Amino acid sequence: MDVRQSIHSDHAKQLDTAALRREFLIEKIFEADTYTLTYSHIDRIIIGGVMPVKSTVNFGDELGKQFGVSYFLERRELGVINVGGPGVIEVDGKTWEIGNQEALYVGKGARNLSFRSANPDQPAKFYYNSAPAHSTFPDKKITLQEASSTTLGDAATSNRRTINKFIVPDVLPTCQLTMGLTKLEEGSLWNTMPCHTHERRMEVYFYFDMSEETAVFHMMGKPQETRHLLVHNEQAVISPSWSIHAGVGTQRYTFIWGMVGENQVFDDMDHVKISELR
Ligand SMILES: O=C[C@H](O)[C@@H](O)CC(=O)C(=O)O
Ligand SMILES: [Zn+2]
Repeated sequence: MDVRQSIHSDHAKQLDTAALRREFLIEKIFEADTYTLTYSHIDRIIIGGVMPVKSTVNFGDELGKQFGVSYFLERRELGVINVGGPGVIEVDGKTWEIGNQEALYVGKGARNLSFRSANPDQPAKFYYNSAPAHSTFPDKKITLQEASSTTLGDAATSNRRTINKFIVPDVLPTCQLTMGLTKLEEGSLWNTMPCHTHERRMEVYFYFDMSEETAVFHMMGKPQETRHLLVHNEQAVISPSWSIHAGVGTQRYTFIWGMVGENQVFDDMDHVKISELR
């Protein structure tokens, strides 16, 4: 498992490119027939991907042992969004068919999870976030139609996009995890600009739906001390509460955001004026 410590903004601002990438970027989310897992000490979020191709991938008791409990979701909740071909997630014997751009929430207490693809030529790519949880809420599949969606931004500012909120209080109850998928329109390149921070929660962005020769310049850092990370297809960035999180692509792209913290109010953001960024 890849462990990322919490980091103070005074330390982060001194880092060079390689060190910034080591702290904040997750370069490989999907590996065939296995899961990847990054454990961040920031709000104890877990970030990873499951890509079953020829075989089934399991979250069994051995995974739980790595966290000092009997099984992974003993004291955690899980959110999954499939960005690949159609797949199946089995949760304690119950089968959930999860297609492209569909999500599954799994509540605390689920013991055996397995992931498989419907077709090895078109493997499912299950991106997931997990957060500590202290009560159990029902498992639920969320389709794109069931997500709460808003289209905003303008072609003139290259930021026309649709925010699809899959795992938010309007759609289903969770302990702290929220997740959604933001899709940029053709010709739109900017996400989350004007940008914001949120003192009361952290956030992870997972960028995908990009071709090989494109990149997103992801903006991070305190609003008056910005840095950037060069992000390529299917990579994720960890944002501490003190950091802005916005990006501009060399071409349109899609990304999944996931948030963990004490507050699930989506609009609880500390907005930053573009004129005040440094
Ligand atoms: O706190 C909320 C998150 O940063 C994202 O939902 C923002 C986003 O998807 C966008 O503006 O495109
Ligand atoms: Zn945010």
